[in-house]
Amino acid sequence: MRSISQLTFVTWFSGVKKWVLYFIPVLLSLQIELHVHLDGAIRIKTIVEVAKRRGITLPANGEDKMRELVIMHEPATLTEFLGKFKHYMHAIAGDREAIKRIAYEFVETKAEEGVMYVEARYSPHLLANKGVDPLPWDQEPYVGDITPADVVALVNQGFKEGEKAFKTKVRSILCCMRHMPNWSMEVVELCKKYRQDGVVAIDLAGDESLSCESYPGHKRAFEEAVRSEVHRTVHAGEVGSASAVKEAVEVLKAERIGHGYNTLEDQTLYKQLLQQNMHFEMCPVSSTLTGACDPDFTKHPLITFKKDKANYSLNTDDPTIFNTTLNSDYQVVQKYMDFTEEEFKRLNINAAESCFLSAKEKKELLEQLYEAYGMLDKTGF
Ligand SMILES: O=c1[nH]cnc2c1ncn2[C@H]1C[C@H](O)[C@@H](CO)O1
Repeated sequence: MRSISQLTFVTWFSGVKKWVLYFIPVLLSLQIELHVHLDGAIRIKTIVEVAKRRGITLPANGEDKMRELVIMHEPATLTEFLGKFKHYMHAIAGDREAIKRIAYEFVETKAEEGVMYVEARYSPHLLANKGVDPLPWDQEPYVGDITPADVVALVNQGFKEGEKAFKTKVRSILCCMRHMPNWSMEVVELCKKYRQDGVVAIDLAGDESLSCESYPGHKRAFEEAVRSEVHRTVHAGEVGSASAVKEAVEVLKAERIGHGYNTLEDQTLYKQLLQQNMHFEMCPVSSTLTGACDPDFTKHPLITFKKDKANYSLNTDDPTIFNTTLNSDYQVVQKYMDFTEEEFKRLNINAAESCFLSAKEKKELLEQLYEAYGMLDKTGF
């Protein structure tokens, strides 16, 4: 069992930016992670190596300079954050070897972090170079041969091999993108096609200022997901208002909410979701760097969710861009929000209860967790 972990990152505390070197005991050696973007978790080393092999120019030379460009150092906006992907996605998209490699390495990284089960999400369209309109990342038209379906098959292969090698269980969630409603029907069809091959749910990601009332493509895709019993999670209430959360629950029939911090703006909705035991995928470090939440962690909405014993998980979101590991997020909440070992156990049990595995696999996962946490009495929470 890992007991001490070293972490260096920047905190913004009471408006003061400080480099802090932490040596904090990590309270749990086995965690569940439900909200992490595969394309936000690519190793910079891999980006640089793949670009070199493919003869693709990156906006900065070498690993150090790329790291400097891609990593967010200051709280900004969601839009600025989403712009970071433009620095490197063109190097990975449309390359079979690279797509499989990022999936395989992702599992290795999560295993090193002590994650026992992870649901990784990505947009198949943003990694393809054929059969996507418009082609992402200014890729050359007519030369590609990797469709969104090929992307899913490649990621599945990488995950399967990674799972075998590193023993961390991994499943995928396929993302619709807010600004691309014409992709969404294909996303749900891919969820159906690959449901026996590791794909467990559909998501809606991207810029939340674009409501799905004005983009009916998403609504149609999520209706099909309900009809076909594809699980659903939606990014909502991250930088958008509580009404985005309401829309996610009522219109898109989301079973989990990605982020959801601004749910607290609407106390009636919040209480209703508490009562329904809605799961919130919380990403503490991400929420300050994207400008979703106040950078002072002692004012974070998560504190209210914790006080109310809500159903939530802790997640990294985009560890490459935030320069974090899952332990970073655990350490932040431990240091600034008084999280205890008991709360870490409770939230991980909730994460396992709310994951999108089949009932049988979920039961096995829960049993493993109870055993790992030494919880003989399973009714304690
Ligand atoms: O935190 C986020 N909010 C909204 N969209 C996000 C976030 N992190 C990543 N994304 C987007 C950018 C990725 O390319 C896409 C699919 O993983 O999802």
